[in-house]
Amino acid sequence: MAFLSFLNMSNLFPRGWTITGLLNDGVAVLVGYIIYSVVRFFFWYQYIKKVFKDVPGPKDTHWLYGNLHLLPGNTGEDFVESNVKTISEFPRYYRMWNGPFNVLLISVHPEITRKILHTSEPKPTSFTGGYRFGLPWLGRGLLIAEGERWSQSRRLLTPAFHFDILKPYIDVYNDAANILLEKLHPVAMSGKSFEVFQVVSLCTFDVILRCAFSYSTDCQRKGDTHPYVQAVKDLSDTWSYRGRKPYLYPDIIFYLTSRGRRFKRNCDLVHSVAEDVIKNRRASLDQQEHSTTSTRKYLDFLDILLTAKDENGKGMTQLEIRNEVDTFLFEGHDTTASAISWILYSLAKHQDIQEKVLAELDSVLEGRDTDNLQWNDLNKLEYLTMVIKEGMRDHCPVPFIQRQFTKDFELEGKTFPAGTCVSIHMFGLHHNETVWEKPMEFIPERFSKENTAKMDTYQFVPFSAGPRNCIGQHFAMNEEKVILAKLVHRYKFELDPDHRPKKKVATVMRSDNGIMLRISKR
Ligand code: HEM
Repeated sequence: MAFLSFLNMSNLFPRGWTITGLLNDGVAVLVGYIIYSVVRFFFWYQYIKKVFKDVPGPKDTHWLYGNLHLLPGNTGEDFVESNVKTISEFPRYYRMWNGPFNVLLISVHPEITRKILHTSEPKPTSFTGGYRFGLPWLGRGLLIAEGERWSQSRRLLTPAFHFDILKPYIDVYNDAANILLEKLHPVAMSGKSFEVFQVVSLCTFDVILRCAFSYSTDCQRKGDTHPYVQAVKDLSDTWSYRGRKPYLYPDIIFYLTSRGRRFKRNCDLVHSVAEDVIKNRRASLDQQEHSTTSTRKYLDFLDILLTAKDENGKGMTQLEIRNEVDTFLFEGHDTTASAISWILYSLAKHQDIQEKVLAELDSVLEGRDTDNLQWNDLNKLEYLTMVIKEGMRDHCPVPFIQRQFTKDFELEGKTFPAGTCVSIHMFGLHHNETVWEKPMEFIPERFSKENTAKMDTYQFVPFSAGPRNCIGQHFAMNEEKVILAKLVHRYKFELDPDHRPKKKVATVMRSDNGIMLRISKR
């Protein structure tokens, strides 16, 4: 009956039109559209193949995997070695087929990197774009935002990283480092090795929560890890894992896999932490508004987000605020944890360098009854600064970033069409032997004032460069200096002879099997 009454609906159409006729026309339009799309795709693919035909890159291209099958696994020492080998073969830039249709340009030279990072070209978020896989987690926060929205957020948030705001954070860095030192005391007494990345992550998480969000959780004392920190580790690993598995690009497939379902659960968890942080801050802002005895002298990052208004007096939505909080929570703790942990590893490996760091600290702290660092000390720690830079060259905390051209782009006499994606392979650039002498060795002196003055400004870019450089770079450098200084001043770091960390070149540089070190009290 329902079917008949449906057919009777044809009375509703203009005379001469029938349901069957409309269906036929619809099918014809659909078939026409599919044929058009296939033909268009075919010509586009032929064109792209032609454009990239003469671009240097690995010759062995598989019809399905492109060049992905040449990468041994995702991670580990083999992956790093294979990258270094490719760079010695193609020391300026090369192309890489990620699957059958997706091609990437990869820059490993300062001159190419400068051309790309000089622009405000967006980050790729299309179907094959690397940043799409981070969107369910970070949304269009500052890291992935583009166009006017990005410039507006950047303008809004830049004051939160002003020198005057950063200065009092030194007390937070000292305090968080003191808790870490206290936690490590029984480890030092036991003589056993411990996993560094985990405890350092908790310390940097504590720091970012307190500095950017005025949120104290005492998370370091509450345990060896925090569900948030664990979730972030898994989210960022899955982000880069998915980028290397083209069959996981369609959401419908990815979320059917156990890894996809875990990604979703972790997103829910980190979002709930961010919402909790926002709720708490809103409540305390309200309280301060009604209080006449507020002692706060500055607006922190979250205050800026909560009180921001555009020219029409409109504030940010709850989702926009949460995206920024998620972005800063991630960028603000995982990257610094990676830098500090790998630097500790390098110091344990090079005892002579560790001794030099200690000698500098002893001279700066001489005559004091505390090893807390003061703001003015940071500039005096010249050797430690060189060690930090060399550490971020050698174990680049953010190994890759990407951009997508919105217009045709000329590179080394060749024109690449709008839509082309390009990756700045920072790890590769930092180990390019046509740029660095002995790139596989740990030599802090290469960052002496005299040597730095001779460097190309795009040769060393751990914080990226150009308009989309890292907004938190001074915050990060100060935090690294204080935490490393206090750790090295209190404890001697040594390698665990039974453990060799396997580098994992993911969204953030990690170790597949952790970084195990031994410490003893000085
Ligand atoms: C050692 C520590 C750090 C390293 C190596 C690092 C590195 C980077 C890099 C390479 C980028 C460019 C990303 C891209 O182009 O996709 C970036 C962007 C960014 N970083 Fe950092 N970062 C560090 C610490 C921090 C900290 C502590 C914060 C916040 C407190 C932060 C917040 C951000 C944000 C929000 C962006 C996006 C900026 C924009 O696009 O305007 N980072 N960082």
